[in-house]
Amino acid sequence: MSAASGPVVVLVGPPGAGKTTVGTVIARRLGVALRDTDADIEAAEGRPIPEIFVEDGEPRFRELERRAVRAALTEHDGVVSLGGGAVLDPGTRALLTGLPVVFLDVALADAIRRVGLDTPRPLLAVNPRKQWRTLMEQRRPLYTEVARAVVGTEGRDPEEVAQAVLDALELKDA
Ligand SMILES: Nc1ncnc2c1ncn2[C@@H]1O[C@H](COP(=O)(O)OP(=O)(O)O)[C@@H](O)[C@H]1O
Ligand SMILES: O=C(O)C1=C[C@@H](OP(=O)(O)O)[C@@H](O)[C@H](O)C1
Ligand SMILES: [Mg+2]
Repeated sequence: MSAASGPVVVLVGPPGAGKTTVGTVIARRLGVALRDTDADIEAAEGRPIPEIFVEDGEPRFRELERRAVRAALTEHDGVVSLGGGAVLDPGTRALLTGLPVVFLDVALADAIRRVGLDTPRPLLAVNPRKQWRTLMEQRRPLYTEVARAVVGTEGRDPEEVAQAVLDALELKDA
């Protein structure tokens, strides 16, 4: 069997940007599989992310995440959606060098509206607006640093965002 040639699309961005949702759409359109590192961590640990945060703390989650991201980026030829905090790790950022990384951008109001509809994110459990703003202040430069392209998600549904990502990377549907 030949070695993996690397992911065709890697999505980064804050919680609520749509990485998991848009990654699913892009994978379907390209006829490849999606690896979502949060799902990989939950499968490996046999428990949901909020439980990992509560039982073991964020540093342990980041350690599991570092491993999951490294595995996904080195083993997987399809689409990879990262967790919002994955770029905090310098080793992960180094691994992203030269890969087709797209930063899905979103404004505060939309992100909060979207995550309110979704599964719990421990970092946004208390005062989500303030927390989201703080984490975005810290991370925006990191998302920008690792990304080959930035795609805005405001006023676009997931299909439209997926199309914008494909256009930005000059990829065509399968
Ligand atoms: N472009 C979009 N427009 C409207 N809702 C969206 C969009 N992208 C994602 N969502 C919704 O927002 C929520 C969070 O999306 P998700 O893909 O989990 O984001 P992320 O993985 O970046 O945190 C989900 O309920 C999803 O259906
Ligand atoms: O921003 C973060 O630090 C996190 C984002 C989450 O993933 P999404 O960005 O897919 O919501 C998940 O990895 C965990 O709750 C921590
Ligand atoms: Mg996600």
